[in-house]
Amino acid sequence: MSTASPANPHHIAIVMDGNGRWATRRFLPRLAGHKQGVEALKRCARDCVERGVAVLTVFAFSSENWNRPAEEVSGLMDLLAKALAREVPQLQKDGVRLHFVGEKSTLSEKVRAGLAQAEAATAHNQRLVLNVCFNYGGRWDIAQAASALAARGEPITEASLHTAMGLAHVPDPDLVIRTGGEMRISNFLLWQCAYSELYFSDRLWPDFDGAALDQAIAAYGARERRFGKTSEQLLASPTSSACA
Ligand SMILES: CC(C)=CCC/C(C)=C/CC/C(C)=C/COP(=O)(O)OP(=O)(O)O
Ligand SMILES: C=C(C)CCOP(=O)(O)OP(=O)(O)O
Ligand SMILES: [Mg+2]
Repeated sequence: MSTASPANPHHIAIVMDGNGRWATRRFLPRLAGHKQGVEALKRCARDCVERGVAVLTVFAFSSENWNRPAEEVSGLMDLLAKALAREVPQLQKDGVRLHFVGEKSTLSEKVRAGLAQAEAATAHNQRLVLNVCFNYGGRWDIAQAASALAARGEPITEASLHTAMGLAHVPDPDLVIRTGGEMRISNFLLWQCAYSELYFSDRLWPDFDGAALDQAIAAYGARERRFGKTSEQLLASPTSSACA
């Protein structure tokens, strides 16, 4: 039973896994699952806004996903470029601010231009920050932050690393959800999930709906976040559970 959890997570992060299986089970190409995944992401962003979640971070393409068949990789790049061109007006209406996290230099000029335009167009929106981790790996993020600090001759500390990392503009995720049934992190937010609550859902990402999100949020609300303290300390001072 929870003694110290806020009812609702401020920041939810999601490994959107299971698109390929969703398609394969329907005898469709894997890319059809990714297309359905975009629809699930749009729905999830609206569900987060309705539930008062301030930050949603999603894993859309990992550093390791380059190892997939070339057709799937180019299909995902194309899907991102098309989704950006199509969805920005609705994101504006919904007050969603887009932020891309990942290595941009190895993406095509077309994709990079799409990311930059979408970020600029939504920069003043305030209802939901949507971080899309694309060409992202947790190890890449830690290494690029350390490398940036070293190049500037700055000391490498926990605080300085935090400010040099991809999610420096938001607090760490309270809840990390992985859909698709696998119980692993797959190089997602290695630094930032130090004290996140983890939740694994058997639902494939295209099937992850508002009810499934509510179940994850309810599970989160029942957790006791101790941040290294004891339950007795939290009972004595329930508001002192925040990570110092
Ligand atoms: C382009 C863009 C904005 C993305 C939104 C669409 C989306 C949800 C992308 C995630 C891509 C991905 C590699 C998912 C993992 O499922 P999987 O392919 O590993 O599925 P499987 O584990 O069932 O094979
Ligand atoms: C959701 C994304 C973008 C990456 C993690 O899923 P993967 O399907 O690539 O992870 P593994 O099963 O290979 O660990
Ligand atoms: Mg997968």
